[in-house]
Amino acid sequence: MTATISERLSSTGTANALELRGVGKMFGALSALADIDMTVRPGERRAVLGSNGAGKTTLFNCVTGDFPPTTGSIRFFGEDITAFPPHERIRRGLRRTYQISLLFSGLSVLDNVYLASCGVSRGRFSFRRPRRDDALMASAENLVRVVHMEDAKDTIVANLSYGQQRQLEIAMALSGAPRFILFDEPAAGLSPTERRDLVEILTGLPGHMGFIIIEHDMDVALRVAESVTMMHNGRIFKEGKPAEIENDPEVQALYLGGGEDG
Ligand SMILES: Nc1ncnc2c1ncn2[C@@H]1O[C@H](COP(=O)(O)OP(=O)(O)OP(=O)(O)O)[C@@H](O)[C@H]1O
Repeated sequence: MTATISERLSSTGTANALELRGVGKMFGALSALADIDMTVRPGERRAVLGSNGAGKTTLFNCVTGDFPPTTGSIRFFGEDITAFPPHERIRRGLRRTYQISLLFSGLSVLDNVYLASCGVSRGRFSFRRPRRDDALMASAENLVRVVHMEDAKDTIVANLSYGQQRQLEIAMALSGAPRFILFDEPAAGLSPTERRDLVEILTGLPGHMGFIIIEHDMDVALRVAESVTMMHNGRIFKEGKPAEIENDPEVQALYLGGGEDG
């Protein structure tokens, strides 16, 4: 049997970051996902590509628990989380970003990140005004730097550009030292300069912090990922390293050579 990309990349016997076995999702009679087997190692950076409606966001929703799968099982660092509600998955170090912004538009950049840090730090939330020596505030300041927004840290979110808002979402997803992050089309709507910045931010994340990125921009996806899963019609169509996927004739015919159906 041909080894999967993760088996080929795997070097240790430790628990995988993510293990999906036979995952499927039905919406009424529509099979949005079927028979998904996927293994992602700790620290691995994986791109999930595929045309509109391929099932990419549904896959994320199954992993986060926003929409639990209809069939199959999901393990996160060895633990079966299939039936866990989203907050239990967050507590275990899973984060995601959404295609739609979920920011407090009347608050500053720093306050948004601070509140996100409070939200994932159990028992620490308080309505008191944070002191500057607060550990969570220090962590929020650091995350603002990680996403290259130190110059805008006091800017009210409503006054940020769209690209800056997407960068801020990444900072919020990084709060509470996650073990694994799901990025849902972070480059959508960004300018070429902002895309380059995004690639720098993602490639600069700590090595132990694995992620899956859904991305239509192949240039961004293939630059930040070490492995790629192509999806089509709710199923895995192909897995490989970026160069293998880029040069695969079937992939080219379906997605790169003008044969897109979405
Ligand atoms: N909540 C829902 N209710 C009903 N059908 C849904 C729901 N969410 C997704 N679907 C359907 O499931 C299929 C997969 O959708 P999904 O959003 O996962 O695709 P995608 O690959 O993320 O597409 P895109 O690139 O456009 O975001 C589509 O046919 C979609 O219409």
